[in-house]
Amino acid sequence: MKIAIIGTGNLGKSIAKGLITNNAITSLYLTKRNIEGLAEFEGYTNVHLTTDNLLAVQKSDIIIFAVQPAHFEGILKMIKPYLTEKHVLISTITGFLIPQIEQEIGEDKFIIRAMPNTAIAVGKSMTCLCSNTQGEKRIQIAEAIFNRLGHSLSIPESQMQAATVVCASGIAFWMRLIRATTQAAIQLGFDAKEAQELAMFTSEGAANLLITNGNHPEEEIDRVTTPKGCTIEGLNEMEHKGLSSSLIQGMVASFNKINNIKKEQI
Ligand SMILES: NC(=O)C1=CN([C@@H]2O[C@H](COP(=O)(O)OP(=O)(O)OC[C@H]3O[C@@H](n4cnc5c(N)ncnc54)[C@H](O)[C@@H]3O)[C@@H](O)[C@H]2O)C=CC1
Ligand SMILES: O=C(O)[C@@H]1CCC=N1
Repeated sequence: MKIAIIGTGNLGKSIAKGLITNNAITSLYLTKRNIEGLAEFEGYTNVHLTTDNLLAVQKSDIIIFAVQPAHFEGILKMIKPYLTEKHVLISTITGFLIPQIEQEIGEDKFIIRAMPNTAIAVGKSMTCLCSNTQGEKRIQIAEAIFNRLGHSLSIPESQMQAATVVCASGIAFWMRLIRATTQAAIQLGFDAKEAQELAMFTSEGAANLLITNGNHPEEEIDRVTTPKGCTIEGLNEMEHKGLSSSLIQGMVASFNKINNIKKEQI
């Protein structure tokens, strides 16, 4: 696959690492306004670093956009004359809707929105996908890319904002939970390195139980909570302090913020 990433910042670099590590490219063009920040990608024969978005578009079939929302419209206007029927366009831009993209470059283009997360760098992204009518004809290309780098789910565009919070921002939310459990483990007597090891692998085990068994979390919780035991004591104290409620309220606040992102950045 000949892929370009337009805007190789935090997410773009994560996608590039995933693509390179998983041998998912024939050629990869990475663009950034200042390519000094891309030194880690030097030395790969099939990876090209450039400030020239037009070159990257012309040399590639699949164009992944990973710029901040305020920069996207200008880039679409600039590349429009260079788009051909070969191009599949994949936008990871938060809050930028397919009709807005179509308005800039036309409804006849293959347009897909993808919402991956930074775990794509290690082949573990939960990525949600949707497309315009034309893009449905190429959605299997996006599924092939993102399934190789984790797990994908096709959803209606109306759910993309929620997917951004749950999956993309979700990495940050889970990191906080892992950090908090690490802090607790230190307080309970482990050194910092061991504490993080315990927190990381326990959270991985919890997720894998659900992925493998397909159970509801409460079923797995029931297996852990010995009557009158220490687990239920801890769980109930967490709920008295509002654990579930604060997570839900935080995610709803994150969801509401997306509506204002584009307006605020202009
Ligand atoms: N960071 C994340 O975990 C996720 C981000 N997103 C979305 O991905 C997009 C990028 O987010 P981040 O990577 O966090 O931002 P970032 O600021 O780290 O990366 C954006 C990159 O685009 C480059 N850029 C700006 N204008 C450019 C231009 N004209 N040509 C080429 N490159 C240009 C910047 O130099 C920067 O390196 C945003 O729209 C965000 O909503 C979506 C899912 C997850
Ligand atoms: O924080 C943000 O706005 C972007 C979108 C989801 C993850 N990072």
